[in-house]
Amino acid sequence: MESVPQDPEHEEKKRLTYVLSRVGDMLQRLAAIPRYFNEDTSEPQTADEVAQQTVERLRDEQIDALRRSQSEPYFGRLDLIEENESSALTLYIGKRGVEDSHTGDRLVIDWRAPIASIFYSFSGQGLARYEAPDGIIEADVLLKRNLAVRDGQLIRLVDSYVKGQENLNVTDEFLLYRLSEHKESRLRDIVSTIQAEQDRIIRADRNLAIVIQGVAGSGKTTVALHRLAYLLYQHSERMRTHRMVIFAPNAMFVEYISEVLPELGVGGIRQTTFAKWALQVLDQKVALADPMNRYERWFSVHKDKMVEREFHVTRFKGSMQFLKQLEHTLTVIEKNIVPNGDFEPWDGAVLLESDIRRWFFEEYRHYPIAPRRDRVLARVKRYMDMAYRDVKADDKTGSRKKQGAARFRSYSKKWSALTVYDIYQEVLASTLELQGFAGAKDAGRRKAGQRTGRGPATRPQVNLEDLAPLLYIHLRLHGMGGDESFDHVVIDEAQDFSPFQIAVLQHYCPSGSFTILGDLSQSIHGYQGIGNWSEFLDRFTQERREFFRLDVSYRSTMEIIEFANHVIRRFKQFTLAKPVFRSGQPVKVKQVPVGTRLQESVTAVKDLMQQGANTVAVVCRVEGECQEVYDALITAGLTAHQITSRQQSYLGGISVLPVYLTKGLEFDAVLLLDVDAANYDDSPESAKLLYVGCTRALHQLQIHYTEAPSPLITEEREGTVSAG
Ligand SMILES: Nc1ncnc2c1ncn2[C@@H]1O[C@H](COP(=O)(O)OP(=O)(O)OP(=O)(O)O)[C@@H](O)[C@H]1O
Repeated sequence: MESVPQDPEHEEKKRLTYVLSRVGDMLQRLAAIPRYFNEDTSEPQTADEVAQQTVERLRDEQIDALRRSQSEPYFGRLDLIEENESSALTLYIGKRGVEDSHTGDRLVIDWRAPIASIFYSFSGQGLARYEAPDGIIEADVLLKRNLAVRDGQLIRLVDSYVKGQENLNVTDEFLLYRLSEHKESRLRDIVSTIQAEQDRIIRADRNLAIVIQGVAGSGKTTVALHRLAYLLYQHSERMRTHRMVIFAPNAMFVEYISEVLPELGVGGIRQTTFAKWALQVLDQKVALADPMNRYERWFSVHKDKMVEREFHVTRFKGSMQFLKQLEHTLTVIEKNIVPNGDFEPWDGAVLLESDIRRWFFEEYRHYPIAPRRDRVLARVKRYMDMAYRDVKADDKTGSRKKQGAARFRSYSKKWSALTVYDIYQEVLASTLELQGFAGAKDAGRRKAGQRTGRGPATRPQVNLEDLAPLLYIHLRLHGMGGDESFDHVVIDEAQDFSPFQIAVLQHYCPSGSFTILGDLSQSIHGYQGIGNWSEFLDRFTQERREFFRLDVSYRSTMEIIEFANHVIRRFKQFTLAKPVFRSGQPVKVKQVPVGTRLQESVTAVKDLMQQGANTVAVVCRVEGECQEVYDALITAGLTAHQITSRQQSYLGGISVLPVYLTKGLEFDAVLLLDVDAANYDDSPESAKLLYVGCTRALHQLQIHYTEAPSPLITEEREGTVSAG
């Protein structure tokens, strides 16, 4: 057995210098190759130019990867002896593999390579195993070392396993070191500290639909992004970047996660929202209504009478029951679309109804309804044109031709007009009425149908929950374009998706390769989402699905997690997060008199920033309350950004936003305002909102209330709260 070197730091510095000099040489060689193609100014004209351009683009990518490696070539080292081998291997693991182009030496192994999985999965007990293309290989691990390299300098070295020594779970030491760092304003990669339970998800089989229930801060979003990078690396022949998609809850979130994939060396994956994608597929024939008004009412503590009914309708629109209803309607439309009667362009010329039916129901049956109708009608027209040739000589005045054209027009009109939106409207109104929603015909129209202005050219406005049914009708009528399908679909915050949305996406991703992640304790849009993951899992066969749980929260300090858990503890259906042992400041709960409420917010924000927070969220109960808080911060000379459901971009620094828009984001410090009994009652809905708000904080959490604190935060709590 190889002995562990005496002076690890010296050895690692030497190795680092060596690797960096090899990387430097390679960069120099690549940079010295002359360029023939200037992408900015010229378009390739010939095949040679296209080839040249590709070569140069690949070279640029290589240069970019090597430059990134120059700063942080690797983050870990593994020494091991594979079964049936006598000598030990020393592997350095990094974000991207580096091979010495001269000697062919593998200087750095890509973290996604099968053997690198040992770095994440090895528990310190017995032999390690990994799945190589030829089967499972066992290995005896001698050393697992974490290395932090920044700007080409070794700044930290932690051995988390040394064979023969007592190993005191020191992995955590490196993880805690990473977690305690203050974050940039965006999400980032975690390749150096992926945990075993996360690694299993990242490397799960390509063919599966995986559903992940993970507590707040358990790394779901991060893990899903790493899984994409892994799938692309392992299955480059089956997975194409432009056919992979991430559905994020809103535009701001898309921006927030946008840096992780490029950092992992993956570009070109579509990161979008379900609504944006759906509107594109629907060719922008409908527009999305501004959600602000609705959110303001729906998230208000004192909901008006209509809200409960609106929730019912919304939930129904996302249900499989409604999908079945639409399916039935479209089958009926299809069955009855061919008009009764023969087509007779003029007396004596007859195209039999039975022929037309045969074309529609047999010959063209593989086409979706709309193109099939068009094909049949085109063929009817061709029949007429042919028939006319026989009688043309007798039709000096052209009256027969005119008659034929008129009869063809009226025959065409007998075929139902297949407009996605109109069909939806009709079905919706009648179905809602059947479901017992009084006055539903009007409600259906109003909900899914206000037009954006006057005149026929304006687009009808719809809501989010109308999009999946519209897409379904679109699919049945028009089918799917060849380039519209996905190789893999990621759905973040999936607890807010409806079964109907999943069903539609299954059509668009025929391989069934999905990563679906969310947290039922954070289902603040419960009126549109699910109550149980089986609602999604049941949509896939047993062999093609897998369910994972992530119960450890990495984002927040122990104090914050315990506080957040306390908020939801009384609701048995919610899973409590387990913190990693990272201690921070106590959560501060403070009563602030109404008159000084704004001033107190300003003081608290200044305080938090002074203590080192780069990103601070000031969180109100609803959007309408954000403006005055924002104004107060600005007046006090602070630079702040207001985030609303209309304007959604995430800029870091100080953000003022309503609690329901904080989902998915994280901030060094969070200040929750007006956590009064009047704002957060003891309902599960309030608990979920407050829980989401609390779990956004990485290091510090402050709570302000003015009159009486919310019952969700008042009960005994083993000393984690200090009233300020
Ligand atoms: N293995 C890890 N090593 C280091 N940091 C981690 C790890 N796993 C998660 N984190 C960090 O924890 C935080 C939460 O991650 P992420 O946002 O992906 O969680 P989430 O489960 O999607 O959270 P939420 O449901 O609350 O939105 C991030 O800052 C992420 O970098």
